[in-house]
Amino acid sequence: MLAPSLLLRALGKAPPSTEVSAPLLPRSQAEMAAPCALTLPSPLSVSSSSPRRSRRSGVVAMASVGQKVYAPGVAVSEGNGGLPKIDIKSPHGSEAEIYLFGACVTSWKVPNGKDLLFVRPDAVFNGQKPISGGIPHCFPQFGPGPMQQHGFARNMNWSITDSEVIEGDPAVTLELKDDSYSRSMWDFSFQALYKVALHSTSLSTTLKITNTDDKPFSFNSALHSYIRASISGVSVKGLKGCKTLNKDPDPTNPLEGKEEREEVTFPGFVDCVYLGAPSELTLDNGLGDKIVISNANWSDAVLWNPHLQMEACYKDFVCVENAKV
Ligand SMILES: O=P(O)(O)OC[C@H]1O[C@@H](O)[C@H](O)[C@@H](O)[C@@H]1O
Repeated sequence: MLAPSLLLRALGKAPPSTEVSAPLLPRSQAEMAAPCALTLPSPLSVSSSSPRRSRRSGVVAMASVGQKVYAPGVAVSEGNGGLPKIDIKSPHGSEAEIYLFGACVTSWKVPNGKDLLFVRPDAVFNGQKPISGGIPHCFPQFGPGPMQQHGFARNMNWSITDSEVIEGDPAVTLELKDDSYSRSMWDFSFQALYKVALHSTSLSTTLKITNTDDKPFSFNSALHSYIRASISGVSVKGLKGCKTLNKDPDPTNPLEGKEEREEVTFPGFVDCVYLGAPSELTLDNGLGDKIVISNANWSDAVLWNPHLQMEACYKDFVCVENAKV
């Protein structure tokens, strides 16, 4: 049994904080669950250089799209490229967007209006290529391998199976099942359930993979989180002592090593897997926020910044990924 989880918490200059957590909880050899939560414990005290967003009053009314009725605070709208997206809004002022294509959380705004996630300017929303930004899934493969890079889950349409209200705040559950497309790459029957819940001060997600096949399978997975940042000011604390697989310079032949630094910075290209990542990392995004990433059950972490390989945007984000590689 595994019990992986992740927690990111962003602290502004004032008392504010934001938390993200993502546990991965395998239930049996054939079933695994992975929760993730973003939490802002004190929305009123979050500081930001951007102007405060006007507060929404009360709970969003019951939304209905086609035959479907969603819980208060949950709505479906047309996003970029005409792709459907779920908008969830907390009556306490935070909000998030999730595209059904890839079950990708592309935006999470804290009550002061600041979006802590980043979508690359070269991201396409055409339902053909994965969305490059937010929190894409890597499943059932992380990185290159026998199937497409980072697996197919980020490249398929998920569906909404549930919406609910938890302690006044909205939550939705998305589902992905095998089809002929996934079977062409990975010949197994599975169900993935991904629950995203927005609380007064948090966004949480839970990923549960169930083997619905009559034969066992193994897989690896990651939440490929793009965090908005100013790269020259970014540092990640907590990885000292971890075994590293450095994919620079040769991603096909990673160099084994050990992280010796208290704070990992990003002066150039970084693409490194950290095995046995600790239960908590602290990310300074260089924009005045400290993001604490607490991890229980995701056993690994990945740091990635493409530097000049993506000259147009590398300064504006860092990927701190929770993974089981
Ligand atoms: O461009 P993609 O497929 O989203 O992948 C981006 C990066 O994702 C990271 O997780 C990998 O460690 C990198 O090797 C990879 O380049």
